[in-house]
Amino acid sequence: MSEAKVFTYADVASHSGKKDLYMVIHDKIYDATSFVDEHPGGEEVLLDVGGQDATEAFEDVGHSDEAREILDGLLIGELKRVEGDPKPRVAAPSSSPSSSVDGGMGLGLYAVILLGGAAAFGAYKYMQS
Ligand code: HEM
Repeated sequence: MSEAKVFTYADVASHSGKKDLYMVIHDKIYDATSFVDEHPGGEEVLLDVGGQDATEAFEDVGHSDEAREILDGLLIGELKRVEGDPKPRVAAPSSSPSSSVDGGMGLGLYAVILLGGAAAFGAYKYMQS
């Protein structure tokens, strides 16, 4: 495989059309252009997240291992976050089909995500000073 290329969020955001479709999943960049027409979940959902962080959308669906293998094949690089970038998308509670039994766990997860975000922000500020 060729060397992983590094993209900023802004680079990815400029590839959001059907004929030129990048997305971020778990801080890796995927070129979904060739896959749009083949996606079993339809092209619309992919176009929706084109040029954006699709981590949550992808994970919400509970994609199979096969889907993850396809994803591997679309990998073109890694995301380099710079200040001012949107944070990785965090659960806007969506109509997920599995009614989750949400005791404690959900809150803990939010706390971890929030703390992680705060730590990252702090690190940026620290590095700037
Ligand atoms: C490039 C990234 C993606 C790849 C490679 C991919 C691949 C696949 C594959 C192979 C399936 C068939 C079921 C399975 O194997 O799990 C599938 C189903 C599905 N995908 Fe994706 N997917 C991607 C991104 C997304 C995104 C961002 C969404 C946003 C919501 C999405 C929504 C769905 C839905 C709703 C289904 C279910 C379709 C059905 O069963 O009728 N996918 N995807």
